[in-house]
Amino acid sequence: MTIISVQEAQTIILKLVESLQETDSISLDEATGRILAQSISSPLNFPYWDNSAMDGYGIRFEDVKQSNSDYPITLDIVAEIPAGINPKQSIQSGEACRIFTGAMLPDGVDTIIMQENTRKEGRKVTILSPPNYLGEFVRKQGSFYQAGNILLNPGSYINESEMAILATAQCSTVTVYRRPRVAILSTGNELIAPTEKLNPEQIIDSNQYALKAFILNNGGIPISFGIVKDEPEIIKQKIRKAINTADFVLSTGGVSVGDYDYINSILAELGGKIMVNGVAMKPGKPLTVAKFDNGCIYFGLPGNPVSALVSCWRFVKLALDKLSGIQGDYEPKLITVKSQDNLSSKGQRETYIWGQLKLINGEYVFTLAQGSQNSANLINLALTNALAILPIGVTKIDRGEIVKVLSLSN
Ligand SMILES: Nc1nc2c(c(=O)[nH]1)N[C@H]1C(S)=C(S)[C@@H](COP(=O)(O)OP(=O)(O)OC[C@H]3O[C@@H](n4cnc5c(N)ncnc54)[C@H](O)[C@@H]3O)O[C@H]1N2
Ligand code: MOO
Ligand SMILES: [Mg+2]
Repeated sequence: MTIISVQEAQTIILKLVESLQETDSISLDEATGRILAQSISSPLNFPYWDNSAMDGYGIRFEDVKQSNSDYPITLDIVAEIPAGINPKQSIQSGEACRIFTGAMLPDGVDTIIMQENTRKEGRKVTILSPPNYLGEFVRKQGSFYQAGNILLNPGSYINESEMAILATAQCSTVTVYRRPRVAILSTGNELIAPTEKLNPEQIIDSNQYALKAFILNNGGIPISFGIVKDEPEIIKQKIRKAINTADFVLSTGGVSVGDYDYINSILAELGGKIMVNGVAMKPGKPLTVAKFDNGCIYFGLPGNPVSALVSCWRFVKLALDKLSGIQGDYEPKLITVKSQDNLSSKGQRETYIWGQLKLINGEYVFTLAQGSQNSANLINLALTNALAILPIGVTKIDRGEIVKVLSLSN
C-alpha cells in the first residue's frame, strides 16, 4: 500500500472520470431525477401575456389615481373576464372590467385594483383607495422571462422546480444523460445472502444492499454481481465481466493485506492501472482505485461495512456526479457547525465520525452516533446523515466547539 492523503485521492479519482456523453430521449413524465443533456429555451415569453395578479377590477391608472375614501371615483363595469377567456372588448376611460387572478388583461387596462379596495353596486364599482403605481397587480408579458433566452443549462439536475420549467416550456420529450451503470460485488468466503440459512462462521452480506441503495440514491443503475468467494479464478472471471458491463465497478472486501485479499493483484493481472492503493483516512484506509483501458473505473472498497460506505460517501459520490454529467465543482459538501458531543481520534489518519446533522433552536449541530465508532459496527449507522471530520493531528473536539462536517444529504 502507498498511503496518500484524502485530498490527493480525491484529485486522482476525479481526474480519472470522464462525464458520460450518451443521452436518452425520455418523456417529461420520466424526467425527475435525471440530468439534462440539452439547453432549454422557449419561443414563448413568460408570462405569455399580461394578466391579473389579483381578483378585482381592471382599470386605467389615469382614471383612478386621485381616488380616495373622501372623493371616491366610480367606474362602469362593462365586462367580466375569468381566467381562460380571451377578452375582445377594449376598456375605455371611465370603465372597468371585473377580472380574476390569472385572467388575460383586455386592451385599455393597465392596472388592477384588488376587490378589497372597492365597493360594487350593480354595474358600477367605486375605488376606495388608489393604486400605488401604474401597472400595480399586472403580471406583464415577458416580465419573468423573454422568449429565446436560456431557461436551463445542460448538466442541471431535474427536480421539482426544473420539472415546472420544462412543462411550461412545453418540453414533452427531454434529452438527458444516460444513467451510469454500476456493478456491485461482495467478496468473502464468510458471506451469505440475507435469505440464506446462517451458519456460525458466516455473516450476512450487508454491503451489497448498502451500495445498491447508494447507487440508486445517486442516479445510477446498480447491477448486482452477487457474492464472490475468495477464490482468485472466480473473482477474476467476475471482475472481467463486471468491467465489461459497467461504467464503475464497486467491490467490497479483499483489498487489505491479508492472505485472502486478492483484489489488487487480480486488477493488475486484468490490465487495470492501479491509481489509488491506500488513503490516510479512518475508516477507509484500504481503498483501491483502478482504471481500465475501456474507461471503466474500479473501486475496491474495504470490506468493513462502515469503511465501504464512508469511501462511497467521500469519493464515489463525487466520481458518480461527474460521470453522470451533473454540472458542479465535484467538491464534498463540507459545512462548519458546532458539535453537540465530544469527538475523538487517534490523530494519525483523517478521521470520519458518523452521526447526524440536527437542527436545534434554528442552528445545525453535529450529534455523534451513540455506541461504538468501529468500522465493523453497521448498527449505529442508522439515520446517519453527516460525518464529522477530524484532520490528521487533531485528537479531540470538545462539545460546543466547531467541527467540519461532510453533509450526506442530496
Ligand atoms: N494487518 C492489517 N490488517 C488490516 C489492515 C491493515 O492495514 N493491516 N487494515 C484494516 C482495515 S482499516 C480494514 S477497513 C480492513 C479491510 O479489509 P478488506 O477490504 O480486505 O476486507 P475483508 O478482509 O474482506 O473484510 C473485512 C471485514 O468486513 C466484513 N465484510 C466483508 N464483506 C462484507 C459484506 N459484503 N457485508 C458485510 N461485512 C463484510 C468481513 O467479514 C470482515 O470482518 O482490513 C483491516 N485489516
Ligand atoms: O480503514 Mo478501516 O476502514 O479503519 O476499518
Ligand atoms: Mg481483508
